[in-house]
Amino acid sequence: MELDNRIINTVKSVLKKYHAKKVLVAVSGGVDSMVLLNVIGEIIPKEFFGVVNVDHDLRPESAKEVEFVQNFCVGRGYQFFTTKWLNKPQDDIGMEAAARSFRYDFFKKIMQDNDFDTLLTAHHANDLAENILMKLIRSGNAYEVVSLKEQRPFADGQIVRPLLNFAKSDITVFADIHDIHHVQDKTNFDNITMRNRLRNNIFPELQKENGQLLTHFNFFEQQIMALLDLAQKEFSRIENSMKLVKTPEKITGLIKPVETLNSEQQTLFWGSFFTKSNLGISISNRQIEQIIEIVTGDHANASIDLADSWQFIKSYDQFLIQRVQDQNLQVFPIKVGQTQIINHRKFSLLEDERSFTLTVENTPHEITLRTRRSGDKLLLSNGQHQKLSKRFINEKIPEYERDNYLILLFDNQIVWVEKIYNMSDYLKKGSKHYKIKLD
Ligand SMILES: Nc1ncnc2c1ncn2[C@@H]1O[C@H](COP(=O)(O)OP(=O)(O)OP(=O)(O)O)[C@@H](O)[C@H]1O
Repeated sequence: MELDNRIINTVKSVLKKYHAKKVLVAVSGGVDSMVLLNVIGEIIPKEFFGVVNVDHDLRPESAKEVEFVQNFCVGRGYQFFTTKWLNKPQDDIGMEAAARSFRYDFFKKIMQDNDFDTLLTAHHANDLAENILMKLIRSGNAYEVVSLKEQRPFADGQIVRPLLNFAKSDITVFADIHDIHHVQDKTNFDNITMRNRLRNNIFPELQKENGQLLTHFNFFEQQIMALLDLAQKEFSRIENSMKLVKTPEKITGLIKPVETLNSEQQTLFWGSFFTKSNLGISISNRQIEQIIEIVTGDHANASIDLADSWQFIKSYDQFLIQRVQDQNLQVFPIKVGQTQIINHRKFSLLEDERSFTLTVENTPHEITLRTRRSGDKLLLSNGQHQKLSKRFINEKIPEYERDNYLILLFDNQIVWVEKIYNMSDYLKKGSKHYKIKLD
């Protein structure tokens, strides 16, 4: 009885907390969503809610499951919306994500066409814990880890998940007590997906270590969310100082404001920066990881010893900057009064009285992320340039894929092209500012 009241009262208070007025319950027919539907049926008059279901048509039983949910709703006079997924992708890769995308598009359409302000899903504490562990395994990106929130904006309204604090076992006990009928998704027992492997093999073991595990995952998520919220305040301030320019193919901004953060904080900052959907450019997790590695790794705090690796010499009437790397001598001419960027270090030579000052700046000024443009050139370790289009050909990247390759630039110098080019392979790390006086 105690559990009964807890579940019913929680659903009531969550709906109240988020001012849900006309709700659409997403019901697959499984035990979780059938419990949620039963609770909603108890606490909300039927004019104020509807039921939505998607037949993904991926399993032979799916039509029967829709029928089950439909009969339940019709029997009680609930509004019921359903659709069948017809245009499925040809191969299995990404099927789950495509199914989810279709499902949520349909939910959105039904909400908008029928003025529902709140979509309810029956996600519970085990889903949340599985999600956290999955994201941790897949990307470790803190911004991804917190994807299952009790509430978030959706369509013109919101998604609310009233059962997020209850364990799956609580929900099944509730279903047993109230004799709530539901369908059994047999694929839940297949260990083909990582989610099922975690659910069936890993979590039962983890729970033996500590019975409070699910509460701890929930607590962890709330803390991360609060910390990210706090960080975001600082990050917004930094982004403002970056003077960002965004277009559909390009983002550019100053790097200096980010350097007020220490290196771990910078990693967090760039994670937040590139995870945002309003950047214009779409970036995957894998790409984010690589970009962060470049941005934070390349000009880490290690110092360069200019005298050791770079030399400034006067040869006849020419000034040269040269360095020896991998037993290769690289030589770059430089003119007085000129600034030259070599391997993303900025060299400028000034004459004052009878002496020269060579300034070497290692910290890039401006960062740009964009897609490719004709004429893009890559700097090679021998100081020569190679056309990006040539590199694409050498690497056998098909023509149609090339436009989607992300390119990172420091001060308009390409430093990274995903998968095929990384200038830091040619660089010694450094970020200090050196002034060399030459007589
Ligand atoms: N085919 C469906 N029709 C209607 N609602 C569904 C369907 N599948 C899932 N849902 C809703 O989503 C909730 C979570 O389901 P499930 O855990 O299977 O989805 P997921 O893919 O893991 O998560 P998400 O939907 O957030 O991506 C269910 O409890 C139910 O409320």
